[in-house]
Amino acid sequence: MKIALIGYGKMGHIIEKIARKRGHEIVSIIDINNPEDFESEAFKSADVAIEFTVPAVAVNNYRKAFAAGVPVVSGTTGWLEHLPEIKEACKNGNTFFYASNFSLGVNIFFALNKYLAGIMDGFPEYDVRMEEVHHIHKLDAPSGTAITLAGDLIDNIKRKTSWIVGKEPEKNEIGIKAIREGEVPGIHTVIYESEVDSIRITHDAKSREGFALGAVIAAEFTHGKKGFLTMQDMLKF
Ligand SMILES: NC(=O)C1=CN([C@@H]2O[C@H](COP(=O)(O)OP(=O)(O)OC[C@H]3O[C@@H](n4cnc5c(N)ncnc54)[C@H](OP(=O)(O)O)[C@@H]3O)[C@@H](O)[C@H]2O)C=CC1
Ligand SMILES: O=C(O)C1=N[C@H](C(=O)O)C[C@H](O)C1
Repeated sequence: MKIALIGYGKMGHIIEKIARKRGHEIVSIIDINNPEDFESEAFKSADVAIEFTVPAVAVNNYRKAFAAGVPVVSGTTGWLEHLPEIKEACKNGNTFFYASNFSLGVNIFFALNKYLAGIMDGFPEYDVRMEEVHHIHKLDAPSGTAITLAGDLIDNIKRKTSWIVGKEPEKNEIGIKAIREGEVPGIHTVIYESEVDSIRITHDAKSREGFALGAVIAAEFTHGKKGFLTMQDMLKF
């Protein structure tokens, strides 16, 4: 498969290595220094573009890739207020795959979180809160993964209707603590606490390899498909 990379930072470099190992050809690499490359024949020849940049530029990158007729797989977080526009574009012939986290382990963790939340809905003596820890370079807080986890808690626990980051939560809110330290690839914890005990579930990424492998597998899945795609379309659980 012919792959274009949009964003050649920490994730872009690992994705390049994994994609080549899986036999794919990297036909174009777009980074902050060559933004015009979207119009090049090399970029237009890509079967799929994999986008990992920064929140402020991601949506514009999607628009430019769509204009070039190239499907996009993106893991950039912090742009979700524009999701309705991107979903609309996918009804008009474009293809877009988004995941706040591409790793298999985190997607298993998402399933576990939903299951546990369904049980805890019946036990109001437990309050629920979350913590996420990431490296000091991360621009957005809370993480995209934390937002997905919080959304699934809200969908399954009736006494919780919204989340809040970095502030004392009201009774109906899920408090999220976002910690930035060192070079941590990503740790997410959901904590239930009663007067007598606590229950914690944690996903701890050992490196970025799992995110990058998941993104390349998502690109393979996206090839030849149309519309708006997510991990739920790809994983059969
Ligand atoms: N969904 C998932 O599974 C995962 C998502 N992420 C998310 O992916 C994003 C990228 O992460 P990461 O690779 O670690 O971040 P990096 O900061 O290492 O990489 C981002 C890259 O994008 C480049 N860039 C900035 N502006 C543009 C532009 N206009 N066009 C093209 N490239 C641009 C940056 O260049 P420069 O450095 O010169 O500014 C940099 O090389 C983040 O939003 C992060 O939260 C990360 C890991 C997993
Ligand atoms: O910025 C990161 O590094 C990560 N971002 C994603 C997020 O915001 O959830 C995924 C992963 O946690 C790493």
